[in-house]
Amino acid sequence: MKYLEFTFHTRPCTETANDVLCALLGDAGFESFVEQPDGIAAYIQKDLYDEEAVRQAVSDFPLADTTIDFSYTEAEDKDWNEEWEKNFFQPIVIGDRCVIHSTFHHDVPQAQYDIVINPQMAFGTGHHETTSLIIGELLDSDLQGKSVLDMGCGTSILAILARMRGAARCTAVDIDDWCVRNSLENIALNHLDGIDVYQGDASSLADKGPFDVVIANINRNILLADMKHYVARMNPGATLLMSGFYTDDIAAIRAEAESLGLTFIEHREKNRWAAVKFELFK
Ligand SMILES: C[S@@+](CC[C@H](N)C(=O)[O-])C[C@H]1O[C@@H](n2cnc3c(N)ncnc32)[C@H](O)[C@@H]1O
Repeated sequence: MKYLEFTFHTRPCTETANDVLCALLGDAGFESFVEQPDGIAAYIQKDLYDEEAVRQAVSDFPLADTTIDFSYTEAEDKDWNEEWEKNFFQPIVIGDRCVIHSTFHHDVPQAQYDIVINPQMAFGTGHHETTSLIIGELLDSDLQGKSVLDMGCGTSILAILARMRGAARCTAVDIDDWCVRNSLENIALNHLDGIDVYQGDASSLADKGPFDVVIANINRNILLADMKHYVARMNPGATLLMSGFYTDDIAAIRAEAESLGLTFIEHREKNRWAAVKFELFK
């Protein structure tokens, strides 16, 4: 498989600028990102490279004061599975009880919940703070017999863990058809049944649920716009777990949740990323 290796220079080179750029490049088909002192290196399969999509991501960059330039070379042929393993995706243990690794890892630590993810281009290996914060919440929650919605499921890592933790049924939804395909692959890799996967956004939820637990790790603006649709599909007493935003955004997320009748339970944070938990009291 031929890959292109891109170097993006962000000025000023801030963590936020690089995070936003990675998200945009992920949408444009890039698979792996490596932080550099003055930006990021990113990789894309040669066949998937769409020059217009990359130029668009750079010219429409949402942070007004940031400028970006890029260059690329054809990456030398190598065993990319081995390369990902060495450089990008190492097995990760979260909360002492959950290990996430891929099929190409040989040396995997033991843990109570062993999740196999072949991430390809979908988000969700447990390495991002938002995923690991929600995993921590799920490890501390009683999911036995519960119906769970994983909105913005990516790889479906969260639905997979919820099902392993005793959820009776999980529904995983993502707007991106690539994530739907990748979710089905990951669910099969973990030999699980009871997880239904759909492509769609909040407007597709009307005929799904109701749910005892709703998880949504997406981003601030989508959560603020779509939270009412999640709440409409929650059972009395249900829990809503959300992430994908910074601690600075907790107040806005909380105000919207409380206006919809939810009660704030707690928040967790890691490197300025936040996760929040609300309940819909009976
Ligand atoms: C930050 S990733 C989270 C992936 C995974 N749940 C995790 O925690 O690692 C957000 C996911 O939400 C999906 N997404 C973006 N907008 C969405 C929307 N309006 N409705 C549903 N999914 C959406 C993206 O395709 C992406 O897979």
